[in-house]
Amino acid sequence: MSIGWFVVGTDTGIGKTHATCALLHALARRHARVCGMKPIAAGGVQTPDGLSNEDSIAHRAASTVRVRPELDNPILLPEPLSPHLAAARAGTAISFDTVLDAVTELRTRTDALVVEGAGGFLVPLSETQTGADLAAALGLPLVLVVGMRLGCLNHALLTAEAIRARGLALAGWIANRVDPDFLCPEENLAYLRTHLGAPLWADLPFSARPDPRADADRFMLPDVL
Ligand SMILES: Nc1ncnc2c1ncn2[C@@H]1O[C@H](COP(=O)(O)OP(=O)(O)OP(=O)(O)O)[C@@H](O)[C@H]1O
Ligand SMILES: C[C@H](N)[C@H](N)CCCCCC(=O)O
Ligand SMILES: [Mg+2]
Repeated sequence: MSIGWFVVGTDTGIGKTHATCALLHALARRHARVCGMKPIAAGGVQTPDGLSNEDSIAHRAASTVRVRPELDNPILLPEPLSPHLAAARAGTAISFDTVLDAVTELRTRTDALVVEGAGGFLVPLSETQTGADLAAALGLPLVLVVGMRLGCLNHALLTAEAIRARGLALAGWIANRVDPDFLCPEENLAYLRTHLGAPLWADLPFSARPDPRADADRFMLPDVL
């Protein structure tokens, strides 16, 4: 059974995928079989193998094991929308059992598994379920990626509160400097270090071409991992 985490973000478009891939490269320095997973993806691109999701393509490039797409991306919805809308427009419903079965099998095939959620923590998956319900069903400790930009303090603290309100564990957080014009970044980072109540796993710099392999150097993972 692998160790594993569920990666959540302060929002969509804040670089969860880059942070997930950098974490995968960092874990690959300690573990042989490391794999990324996007259980629910909304938005696909045509590839020679058919429809694929760009997050999954990035995860596969940062993973040390290759599994079939039904395992590392069991639910792929074509349109880049909130998953509840993408599912409805595809005439389907998101099945937690499908995701849980894939995670269970992946955990037997890997030493470290990193699962990237869609959007932010409370992203709707149906009229009645959200990403928080999926996180609770998976039961994995959470890693919060904070897109460092104005507004992130509120978003990060709200997300941490929502995680803890469900009895889930926030194992660590990753600062991702997505805005090169963000004023007082060090002071904002310092505030979150003091108030988020979880260890900072990495501080990832802004880059016009983010390189997850290079950013693996920036991780300060607990020794137990
Ligand atoms: N450190 C960084 N510096 C500069 N740009 C970055 C950085 N990290 C991510 N980006 C860019 O930010 C954009 C948004 O990232 P992306 O869409 O992958 O976010 P996400 O949180 O994974 O979203 P989703 O909810 O769709 O999974 C991408 O174009 C990505 O290349
Ligand atoms: C399509 C996008 N890239 C993400 N996968 C899904 C983001 C959904 C956000 C929904 C919302 O919170 O308003
Ligand atoms: Mg992503």
